[in-house]
Amino acid sequence: MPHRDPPLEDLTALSLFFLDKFSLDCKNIYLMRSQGNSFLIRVIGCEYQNEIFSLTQSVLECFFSVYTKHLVDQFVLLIYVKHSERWNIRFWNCDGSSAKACGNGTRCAAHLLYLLECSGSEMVFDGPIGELNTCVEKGEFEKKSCFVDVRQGKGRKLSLDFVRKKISKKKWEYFNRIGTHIGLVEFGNFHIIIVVDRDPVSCIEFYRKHFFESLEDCDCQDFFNISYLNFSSFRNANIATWERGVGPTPACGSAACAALMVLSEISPVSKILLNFPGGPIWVRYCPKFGYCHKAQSFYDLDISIP
Ligand SMILES: N[C@@H](CCC[C@H](N)C(=O)O)C(=O)O
Repeated sequence: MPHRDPPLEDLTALSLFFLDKFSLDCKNIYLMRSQGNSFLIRVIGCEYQNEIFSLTQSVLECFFSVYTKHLVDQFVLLIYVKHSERWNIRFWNCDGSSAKACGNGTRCAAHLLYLLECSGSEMVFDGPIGELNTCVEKGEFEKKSCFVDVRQGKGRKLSLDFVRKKISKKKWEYFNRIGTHIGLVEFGNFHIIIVVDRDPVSCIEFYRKHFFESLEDCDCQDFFNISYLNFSSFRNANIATWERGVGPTPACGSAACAALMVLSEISPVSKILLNFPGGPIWVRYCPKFGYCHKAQSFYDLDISIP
């Protein structure tokens, strides 16, 4: 499902003025999509930064009450802190586990605030592991579809020993059997990138059948995001990702950054177009912001909180 027609529902406008003066809690949850990835996004306000930490349970209950009707990959909470006048962003996977980063979720969040006229095209979020910069580049259909660039940061490469200690022997052997090159990268969340010479989507199917659903394999809990990457040239590649806390996912922004970082171990490549099952993501390295990825984001629905 790479592209969708822009929806026609009316969007309830929310301004910073509204959030600041009349209510600290917007009464809607927004459904947004990017390259097939879907997100429920809630916007709230807080007086002080430390209040963010006491929100978790009520926020998750609210997300799950909407999730029963609108299945998504992640939940995203946007918190405007009045005292500092800054936007904070927090992510959860749909199994309720928290995520330290979410590239496509950040893209949709920036688009939403732009659409709601709570921000201009450039945006800085305080994320779980530091600042996330975004730039909304182009708006279509009354801004309901935009290209958004997310600056995900520098990330870091980690030793594969860490993977070997965390996963079963069977899984480790499988990765080494099919991988012509393997790398582990951290962008807040951990990504194993396995370069393969076959269709990445079929690798995800194999993984699901033999490692996730198989009772023989004792290492069933999700810890890593796992991407299979097949490239015919260093200009574009096919990729499919198994997302921690979600399963097979149509696309993943942070995996795109991790893939470029691992590919640069093989060749001096600094940008590439990655074709996910849900659509393309352009990823590049820039010295100022580190790994940046650009793709389209769509506003879908405005849901009243039950
Ligand atoms: N799809 C996301 C990654 C979300 C986080 C991941 N599931 C985790 O928990 O590590 C992206 O676009 O980056």
